Amino acid sequence: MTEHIRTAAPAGPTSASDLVREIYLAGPDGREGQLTTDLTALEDAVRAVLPPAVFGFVAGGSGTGATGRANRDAFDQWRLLPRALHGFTRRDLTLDLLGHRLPAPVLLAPISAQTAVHHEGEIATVRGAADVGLPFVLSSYSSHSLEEVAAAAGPGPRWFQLYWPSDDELAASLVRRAEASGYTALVLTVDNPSVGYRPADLDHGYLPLIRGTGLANYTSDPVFRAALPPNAGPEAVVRQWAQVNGNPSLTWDRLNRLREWTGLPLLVKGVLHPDDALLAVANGADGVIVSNHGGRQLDGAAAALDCLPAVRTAVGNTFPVLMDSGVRTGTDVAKALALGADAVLLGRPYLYGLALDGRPGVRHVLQCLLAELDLTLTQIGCGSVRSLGPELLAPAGPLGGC
Ligand SMILES: Cc1cc2nc3c(=O)[nH]c(=O)nc-3n(C[C@H](O)[C@H](O)[C@H](O)COP(=O)(O)O)c2cc1C
Ligand SMILES: O=C(O)C(=O)c1ccccc1
Repeated sequence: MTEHIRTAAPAGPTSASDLVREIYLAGPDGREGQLTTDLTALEDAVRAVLPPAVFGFVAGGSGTGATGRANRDAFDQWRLLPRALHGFTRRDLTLDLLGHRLPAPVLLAPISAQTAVHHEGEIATVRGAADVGLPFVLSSYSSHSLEEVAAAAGPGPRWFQLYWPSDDELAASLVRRAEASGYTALVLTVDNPSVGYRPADLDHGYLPLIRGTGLANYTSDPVFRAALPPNAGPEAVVRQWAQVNGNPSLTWDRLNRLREWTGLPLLVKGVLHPDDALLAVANGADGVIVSNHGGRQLDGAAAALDCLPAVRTAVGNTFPVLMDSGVRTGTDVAKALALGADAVLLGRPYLYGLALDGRPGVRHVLQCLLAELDLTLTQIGCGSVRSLGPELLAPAGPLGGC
């Protein structure tokens, strides 16, 4: 299934200053045909190349789109307060997270059905992530099986995201396969008891999974296959998946079942309320991901960035807290870290890089993000991502003591 995939040698700069220098040295001709370095402009570029239904699925949100807009507004409402003449000549972007050292506090968020936007799908994504050394979180709903993605990743770090199916035997099988394939953490998504009300998808009558895209972990699973009728065709597969998909009866106390199935660290994704963060801690989670699913689930839900400080306060300083939803730039990463996140997950921007240019597109997006994060630390006067704090932020508007 993966033999058509190009294995382009990882190319390009290794640091922010390299990236910027290479671009200026290459001059305008060297930029011809290259993706923009403005990561907020990628969505428009993607709109021009994807079929409207696919674009609606990836870029769209739930309901009126209020939560998607709130995610961006929340970042814009904070201003950075730089300090001058700080003397830092080097910046340290590294982070130790759950026993692994990351080159920067950024992961690639789980995104389903990636062959809908590029024929290489998650294979290209995991390779683009590995080029930069950042962990890819593979969705349960991937277009290539978790074993194929692991093989393509090589030593690149990878986590597995679980949508807990209604059949525990299937859930256990997925989790055990992930552990056996070298995924080093498990992310349980809890903000999707059912798929959100998404007008774009409803108007197009389009969901990739219903078309059979994104079910590779199921069609390759022995438990799932055993439950299929003999000689089941694609329609029977989708029907069977629809039966086990979604699990609104899940409760916090069930997290201990996961502990019976795997020794992997467990993060709970999709927490907004500080009391849910506390329940995650109380039920043995190793981390939480503050997220509203990029505004795709509950329309009108609070912006993830707005929820972050209260979650951090609730769980204390040392418990791993990650966030996603609305991160678009290096300065966004700095703001999230200053407000209490240990790391962020990037969602749509890398998917847009994938849609536009496969593995090099993913790599480009990640390099641009890290370049701007690195430059942000220099400009703000901070020697390490670990020392970003609220003293470097101010709400928009006039400041009393500035
Ligand atoms: C097309 C698409 C598919 C997604 N699929 C999943 C998924 O399978 N599992 C999951 O936990 N989150 C999924 N998400 C949510 C992302 O993991 C992440 O929370 C969100 O994209 C972050 O917001 P951002 O896109 O604004 O960066 C998906 C998001 C998009 C855009
Ligand atoms: O699109 C998503 O965000 C996602 O996670 C999902 C969940 C269920 C069905 C299809 C997609």
